[in-house]
Amino acid sequence: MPEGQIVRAVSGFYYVRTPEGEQVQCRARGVFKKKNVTPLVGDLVRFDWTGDGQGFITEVKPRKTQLIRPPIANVEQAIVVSALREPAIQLMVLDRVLVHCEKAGLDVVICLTKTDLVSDEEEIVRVRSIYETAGYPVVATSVVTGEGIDTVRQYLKGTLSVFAGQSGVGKSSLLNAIHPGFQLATGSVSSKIGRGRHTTRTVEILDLPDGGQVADTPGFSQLTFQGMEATDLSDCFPEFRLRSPDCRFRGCLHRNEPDCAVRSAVEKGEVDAGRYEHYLQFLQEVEALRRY
Ligand SMILES: Nc1nc2c(ncn2[C@@H]2O[C@H](COP(=O)(O)OP(=O)(O)OP(=O)(O)O)[C@@H](O)[C@H]2O)c(=O)[nH]1
Ligand SMILES: [Zn+2]
Repeated sequence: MPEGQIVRAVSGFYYVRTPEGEQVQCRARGVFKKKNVTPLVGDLVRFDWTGDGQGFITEVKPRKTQLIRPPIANVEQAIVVSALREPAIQLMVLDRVLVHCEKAGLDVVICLTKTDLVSDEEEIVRVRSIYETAGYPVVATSVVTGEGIDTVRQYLKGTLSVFAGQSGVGKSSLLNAIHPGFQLATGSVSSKIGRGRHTTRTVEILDLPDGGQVADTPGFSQLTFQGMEATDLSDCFPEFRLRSPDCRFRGCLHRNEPDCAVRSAVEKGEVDAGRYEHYLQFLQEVEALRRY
């Protein structure tokens, strides 16, 4: 039975690409509804041909990862995009996106965009150092000067990546710079905020000339901590995860507990105080959600 990857989904149709590069317009059999499985973009599937470039999906292979919003399966890496200017960088928002990527089990690369708008080089160094110290690769980019574009291209090779980040930070512009063939629509921040929605809407998997794939998505819209446990949250900070085995208590939340390795690292300046502050705020949100 033929196999392929769902590269696009539009109103009940799944576009399945075969290893030979053929695209088949498929529907899903009713059996999926009964099993409570909805095929997702990114799924590897088996299908039956019904002729004329059409078919039926009969089986969805087990997923490596699954994101809810955007709905996509088997993403391995998130390129977390944050603009340095327009909109001004907001580290709390960046940390929130990072938590969601960690929770989903994705590898992360942080991309700081619009360096051409920053005159203070020190600022870029400072932000870069916060996140490199936390354990993330960081790339500073500009589609105006071309800085960092090739580095991002290297990270995309051989894997399925998703671009995450707020509206207007330059995700589509970056993708166009990486591969001009994409010709994705971009827009000004003000006009998009005015309309109150994103330019990019459907989820679609795009092939890169160098062998990787990227998912062009409407972005990570829902960033609450619904369904998360307090201990999950601390595991979503890699620099905490690394140190928590040295805390006196199992399941230490790194708040008031004695002999906490994370707090002691914050005091020594080995863990960024800002990240720790954001963690405490997220922890309050997690606990408030669990009270209801
Ligand atoms: N100066 C400068 N402007 C940029 C850069 N990258 C993107 N922009 C501008 O920022 C605005 C938003 O860029 P987009 O690529 O549409 O942002 P996006 O993240 O895809 O936005 P959504 O589709 O809403 O999620 C556009 O006006 C771009 O021209 C950059 O490196 N330098
Ligand atoms: Zn601790």
